[in-house]
Amino acid sequence: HSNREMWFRDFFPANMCPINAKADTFYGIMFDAGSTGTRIHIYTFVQKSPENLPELEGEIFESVKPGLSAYADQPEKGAETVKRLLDMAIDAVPPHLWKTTPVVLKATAGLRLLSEEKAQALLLEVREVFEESPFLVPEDSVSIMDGSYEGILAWITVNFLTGQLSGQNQHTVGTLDLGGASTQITFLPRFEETFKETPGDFLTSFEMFNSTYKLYTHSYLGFGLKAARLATLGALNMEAVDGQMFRSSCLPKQLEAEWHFGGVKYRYGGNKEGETGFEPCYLEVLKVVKGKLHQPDEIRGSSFYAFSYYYDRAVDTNLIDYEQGGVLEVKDFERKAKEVCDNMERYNSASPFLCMDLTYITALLKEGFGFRDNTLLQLTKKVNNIETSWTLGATFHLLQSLGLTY
Ligand SMILES: Nc1nc2c(ncn2[C@@H]2O[C@H](COP(=O)(O)OP(=O)(O)O)[C@@H](O)[C@H]2O)c(=O)[nH]1
Ligand SMILES: [Ca+2]
Repeated sequence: HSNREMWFRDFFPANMCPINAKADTFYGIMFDAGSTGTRIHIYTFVQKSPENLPELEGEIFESVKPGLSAYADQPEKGAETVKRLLDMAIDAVPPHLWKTTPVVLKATAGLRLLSEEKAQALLLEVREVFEESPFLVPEDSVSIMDGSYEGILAWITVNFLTGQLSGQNQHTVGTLDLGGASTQITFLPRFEETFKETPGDFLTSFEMFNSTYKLYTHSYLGFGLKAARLATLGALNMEAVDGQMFRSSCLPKQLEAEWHFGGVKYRYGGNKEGETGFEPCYLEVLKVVKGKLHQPDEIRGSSFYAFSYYYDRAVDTNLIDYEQGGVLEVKDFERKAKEVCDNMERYNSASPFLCMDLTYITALLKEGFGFRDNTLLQLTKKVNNIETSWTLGATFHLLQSLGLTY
């Protein structure tokens, strides 16, 4: 293999490599246009010498809310939020490297749910912002990412950061991402049975770091945490929601409020007269997930890395520490859901959706994917100070395709 194909091989912990005085730094800028927010990840790499391959040195991260899809009818205003984040990169990247630093934006489920016309208008405005910047704008620099890549690239990120893609003994870990509008599950099947039982479009071969991985991955559109709230309320994909009140047993009895998502306003409230609490809520949420997801047998006994809203809701309910993360069992989410749903007055100061969110997470894991009560979930926000996001995997892929490293 040529050196060029191997550049990524030594991306590993800096302390394992000799310090080289002729350190050469380069950058990659990746935007995540998610359904609930837009984020910039500016990655720094160091090429210590021509013989040594570059190492990931660090990340600068910033985010804004709401996401691009909230600007469905004001694409210029949406692009303005991207511009403000890109201005950070102007400060972070030394001027002499601007024109060799690639900038890419990939949109996920928020834009997938918009009409083609509105989504393209947003992407066009963002593309103009990029063209006006001093950075390298590759072809297809602004696009909606395919859901299967979202899962694969997050899997690459987590397994790279945990050191599973290097060396001989690779014990890769599966990943669970719960976004606002979609959710992904990805793992490397170990059993031949899994390949036989799995629908073809759930299996994707992916080449990275000189290996080919045949991964199980799927992105479920409409099964993100916020989309699931709407589905539970019966408001998902409704044409006209104006003025209509959506009620649920998962919400505080007396609650009546408004909520904006994907540029639409929803009115929602508690079951004033009817039941509330975990039992009726679980039944409501079950209708959203039961029988809707593929359940690979193989995952029942294995542990997974979980991030995004799995992490956020575990933090909100003190199941894990915000900085440290932690290891949970699926049944910990269920226990917490019961505690919150059956004492909604006590948790009123937190989000009114806390009961619904925890119940949904429980149902998604158990009845959706088919995990066991005692399945271990490693909740992680950062590994070695790098965000666990598909954006790092996407940046490796980008640099590789541009041959930017030599
Ligand atoms: N760990 C981590 N979580 C992130 C990052 N960016 C967004 N998230 C989480 O992703 C969730 C929101 O999902 P979002 O990307 O907006 O929706 P999607 O389009 O459906 O994927 C929230 O829980 C965020 O905290 C990141 O860089 N690192
Ligand atoms: Ca996301």
